[in-house]
Amino acid sequence: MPIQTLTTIDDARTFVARARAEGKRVALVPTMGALHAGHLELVRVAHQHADVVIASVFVNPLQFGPHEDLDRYPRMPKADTEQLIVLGVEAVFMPSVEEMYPDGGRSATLVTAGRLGTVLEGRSRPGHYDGVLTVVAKLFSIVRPDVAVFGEKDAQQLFLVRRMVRDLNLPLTIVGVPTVREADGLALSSRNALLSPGERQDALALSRALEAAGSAADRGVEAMLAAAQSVFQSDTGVQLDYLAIVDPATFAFAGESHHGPVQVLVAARVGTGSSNTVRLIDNLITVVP
Ligand SMILES: Nc1ncnc2c1ncn2[C@@H]1O[C@H](COP(=O)(O)OP(=O)(O)OP(=O)(O)O)[C@@H](O)[C@H]1O
Ligand SMILES: CC(C)(CO)[C@@H](O)C(=O)[O-]
Ligand code: BAL
Repeated sequence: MPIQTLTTIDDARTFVARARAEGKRVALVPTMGALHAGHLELVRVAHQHADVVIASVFVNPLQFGPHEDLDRYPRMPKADTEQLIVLGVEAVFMPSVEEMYPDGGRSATLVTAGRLGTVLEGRSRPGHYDGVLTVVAKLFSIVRPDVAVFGEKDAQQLFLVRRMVRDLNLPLTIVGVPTVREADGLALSSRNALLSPGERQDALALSRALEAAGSAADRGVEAMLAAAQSVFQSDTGVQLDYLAIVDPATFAFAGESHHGPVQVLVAARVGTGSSNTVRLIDNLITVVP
């Protein structure tokens, strides 16, 4: 069956209603496009959980702050559709901003992420997670999938989406997919397309910091933070935004004496100047014995 390109909410609802009438399970893979092998892995996993996979491609203005990279964010709908065809995705939902937010690109009603939406990514990007959860809730309401698939690269997002589903009793299952990396460790990210070759090398600081933290796990949380921090001290092309260790079950900061699973989270800006830097995030789950 050829891929269906759905641009209106009505068309998306009609497509899903037909699939359901045929007794099919539906999976949704929400993305902002500029697809890479990380997204393709989400689609592959989605096919393991459902008969019909719908990918959404929508650069959601609500989750970008006023000085963020909304205008610069890579957009390539044609190339995205071609990749989704190769993967056998049944439909792609590519609405316009007006279709999703008819009131001038805004939404008076928001799903708020609460306190966890104001720390780490949320501290650097105020309002970001309210924008993410609001659009994800809208996508869930439009598509009504049985399953939705998200990447572990955006760890705080995955945690907050899971919590929203639990808090609001939404009738679907969230599946997380491990981060897909380049051979040298760099986490795939749509924003990598904005890096110059030199910046691409500098960006390795993030995965190297996580590796350093992982190697220090035997010596505890403080040693992990120090090991990761030292990578940024020797790296001039990268400005560290935050480096933190949380308990992956709660997202609470892990104290000095914490033992068990931990998630190391890092965010940094690559490049020089204030308007052209590229902000990247990455994380690692490991165990402090
Ligand atoms: N390297 C990756 N491995 C696995 N999943 C990923 C990876 N990169 C992104 N994803 C997931 O793809 C989904 C869509 O993300 P998005 O379209 O924002 O891409 P992105 O590469 O994260 O872009 P950005 O540069 O904005 O961070 C999210 O669930 C995200 O976690
Ligand atoms: C989940 C998402 C598609 C919502 O806009 C976005 O935050 C992303 O691409 O991770
Ligand atoms: N991948 C998360 C979407 C964002 O950075 O806005």
